[in-house]
Amino acid sequence: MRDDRGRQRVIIEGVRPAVDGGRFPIKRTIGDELIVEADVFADGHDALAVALRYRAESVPQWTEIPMEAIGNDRWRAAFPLSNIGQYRYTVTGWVDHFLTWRRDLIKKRDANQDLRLDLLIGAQLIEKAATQAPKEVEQALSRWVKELRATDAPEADRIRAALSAELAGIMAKHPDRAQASLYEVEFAVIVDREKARYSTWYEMFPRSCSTKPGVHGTFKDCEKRLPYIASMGFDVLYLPPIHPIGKTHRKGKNNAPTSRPEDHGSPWAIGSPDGGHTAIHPALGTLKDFRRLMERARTHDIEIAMDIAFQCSPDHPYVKEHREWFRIRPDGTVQYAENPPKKYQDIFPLEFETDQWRALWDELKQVVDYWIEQGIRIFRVDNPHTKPFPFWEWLIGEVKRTHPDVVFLAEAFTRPKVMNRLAKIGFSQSYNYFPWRTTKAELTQYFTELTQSDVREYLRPNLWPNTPDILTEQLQHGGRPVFMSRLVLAATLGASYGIYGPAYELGEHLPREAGSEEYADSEKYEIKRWDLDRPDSLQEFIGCVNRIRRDNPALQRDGSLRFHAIANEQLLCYSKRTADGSNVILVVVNLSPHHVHSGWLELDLASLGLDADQPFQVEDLLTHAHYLWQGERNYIEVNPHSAPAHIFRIRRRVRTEQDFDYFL
Ligand SMILES: O=P(O)(O)O[C@H]1O[C@H](CO)[C@@H](O[C@H]2O[C@H](CO)[C@@H](O)[C@H](O)[C@H]2O)[C@H](O)[C@H]1O
Repeated sequence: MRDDRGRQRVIIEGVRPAVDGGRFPIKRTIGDELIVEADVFADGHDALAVALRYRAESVPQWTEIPMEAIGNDRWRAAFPLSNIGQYRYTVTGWVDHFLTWRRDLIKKRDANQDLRLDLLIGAQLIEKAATQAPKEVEQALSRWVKELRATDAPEADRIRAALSAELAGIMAKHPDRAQASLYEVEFAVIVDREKARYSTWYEMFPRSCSTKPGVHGTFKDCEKRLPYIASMGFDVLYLPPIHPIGKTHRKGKNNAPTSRPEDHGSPWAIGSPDGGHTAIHPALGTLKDFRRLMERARTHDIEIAMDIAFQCSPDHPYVKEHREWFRIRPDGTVQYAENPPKKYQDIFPLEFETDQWRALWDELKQVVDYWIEQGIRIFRVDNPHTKPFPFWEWLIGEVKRTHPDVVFLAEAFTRPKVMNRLAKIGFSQSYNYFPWRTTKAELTQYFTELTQSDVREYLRPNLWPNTPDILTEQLQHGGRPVFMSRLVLAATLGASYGIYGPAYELGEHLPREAGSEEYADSEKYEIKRWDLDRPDSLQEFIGCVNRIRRDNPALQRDGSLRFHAIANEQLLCYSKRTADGSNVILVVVNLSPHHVHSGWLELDLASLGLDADQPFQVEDLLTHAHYLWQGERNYIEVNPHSAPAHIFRIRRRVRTEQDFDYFL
């Protein structure tokens, strides 16, 4: 043990929040307050002072704020996260001899004990502090030393001086911290912009945006689609890769391993003689057109998210120019990509174990930098789990160092630990198992885990009821009620969610074959023409749900999610509320697409901020119906054929001085 450690009596442990003991940063968004807690104690009974230290990454000086004892040797303090970027925090604590002395002096005075010696001990403590304090403080403290030592003055006056709040205040500001303990880990928090936490995504294939049948859509056609997307309340428009598509091993209709000359291929088969990851598919338009689309989207409060798929069609320029970045088999051919059991014969994976890995990393970062230069700030990353973790940790860290506003969504449908690690190393949002969690037990268990365990500190789920790769069995068979209920679940369980449209709002539900989750005649391999004006479109319903999300801040975070009991396996009930309780939302979803279900809710009133004896009003934000409820038990009925869910806003009764009630 180092000499100076032997006299450090304060123990600090259990600092929270932390991920893996501080190995990874936690995540928050701008404007949040970070509440930090720690167990801090020492041997014996001495009084302690504990401080939270924090600083923005770019600022070398620490700011300190006192932590408050909240019982059982646990301490708490909070600091504001006013800028995006990274902050650091840690905890320090020391034995406060003056505070100990003062506390004991009060006890001894109350027990009528002799205090003469204690007053002299106090004077000594103050004297020592004075020698270490600035000149003006030293003078003030010296006056107190004199007063405490004035043995000829009445004892009551000396005690009053010793216990004066002013003296306590000055001593607290100038403590003796020579033996302070400092927690050895500096924790980090990534502060993102709000979009990283609360976002509403719409995925769309630009090549299907033309209104003319069979004609390849362009960015200009996408522009015309923007008002439609905005009418549904989406704020992120995610486009599958927009780069040139290879011809070698191009896939045909329905994932056929061979194509016909008229087939357009999968957009994820990136690269052709027209260029690679920084080029644009000539049929979509030019870079100028793309930049214009981004600008136009912004006028609708929509941001364009770009797909980053680090893989190459056999025709990608890298394949010729950098053979060393691919795994060459003994016969001289390159191994195509797989995500078993899926086979991607039209793409080559990059070989990260190459001796030239550094050059490969730099090149891939340049791709991201290039699109950032063009104005992109949101990336949906394809299959990140098939590339090494150190690569992503480096890439995201480097990007966010200069562009802390960039958001990365990890598209990794894989094992939980792998998905969690990707979130820990920097991905701002993560796809997850929501599409396959369908029963009440599954949804309750999964979302309790995501929002109430340590996972919440680093993984922000983004919920997708469908994607071009995922047409779940439930969507195939449940009809319109399931499309509506899954949308409500995604939009209210998740602060971030997305749909692949127009397939979703138009209720596209036919699989390629029985037992498959692939769409029949999937848009991944061909151009589609969607009839957006169909009367059965969910456009309006989706717009309404997204408006509810926008108007109710409770739905813009995940941490407050609570499930409420109801004795019916087909009814799921949960709530979310803002920290100050001013906005409380209660959702009841009928999970059955076929039957009306009813039951008695057993509300956890405390989690809703309600008293058992006070009536409260619930307003269904989907239908605007109002009900007056009281207590835990309230009857509910949900008809999947009209609306398979209620999204209630809870309003508490407020009584004015004139005894007039209203609901807030
Ligand atoms: O492997 P995942 O299920 O996570 O899917 C993602 O990555 C796939 C590979 O990029 C991508 O697959 C599509 O593109 C491939 C390359 O062109 C093609 O072979 C596949 O048939 C096609 O589905 C998938 O869309 C993406 O979400």
